[in-house]
Amino acid sequence: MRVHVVDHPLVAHKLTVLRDVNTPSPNFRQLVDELVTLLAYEATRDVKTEPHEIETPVAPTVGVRIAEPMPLVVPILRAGLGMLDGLTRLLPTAEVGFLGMQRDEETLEAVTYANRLPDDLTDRHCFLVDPMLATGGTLVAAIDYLLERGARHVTAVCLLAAPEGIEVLSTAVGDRADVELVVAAVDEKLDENAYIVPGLGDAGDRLYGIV
Ligand SMILES: O=P(O)(O)OC[C@H]1O[C@H](OP(=O)(O)OP(=O)(O)O)[C@H](O)[C@@H]1O
Ligand SMILES: O=c1cc[nH]c(=O)[nH]1
Ligand SMILES: [Mg+2]
Repeated sequence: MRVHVVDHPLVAHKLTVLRDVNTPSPNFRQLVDELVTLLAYEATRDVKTEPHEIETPVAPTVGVRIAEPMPLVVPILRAGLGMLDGLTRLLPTAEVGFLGMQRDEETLEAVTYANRLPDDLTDRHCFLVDPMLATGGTLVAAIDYLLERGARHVTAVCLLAAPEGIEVLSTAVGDRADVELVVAAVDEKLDENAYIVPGLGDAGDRLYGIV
């Protein structure tokens, strides 16, 4: 698995404001959206393109366009929903699938409560979006759903990752597929409740409130 930590002053600045416990929900949502747009630029570097003939007002020329089949973007609800618009803004022709997954607070296992994915993902470049990669359980299960349907090229876009989760994900993926993790920062560790340290707290709660 390839890991790409996006090293950019705007990303670092926005991430610091995002982490701040005093940043209220509306600003948090706005910052997540801005950060995803910055990460999306890096995450879409290896999107497949094909030659495309056009005529400018001056002359015919051959440019490029994103090749079929269109990429699929999959936010992992709830928190991943806050990252969807930022990615589709750069990839407006992408299709969107949905996974609803929640980490059981006791067992830390990912429980799936919604799954709307196309049946056949052969040759589709899939983008999974979820702000937090903690133990890795959620992302491993999400990638398994994609690989079961034939996907072999997956880019996971996260804001923060714990080293423990990256290790788990990398081992789980092995050489089954070409998987890249694009992340704004890799933090220190997980705490005793499997929260990322220093992290930003519960991303879903900070985006949408405590439910
Ligand atoms: O790597 P893991 O240990 O599996 O944890 C990461 C998951 O936890 C959070 O979701 P959560 O379960 O809190 O659901 P929510 O988005 O509804 O808040 C986060 O958005 C990831 O999906
Ligand atoms: O730190 C963490 C870990 C899992 N989920 C979150 O939202 N935050
Ligand atoms: Mg949550």
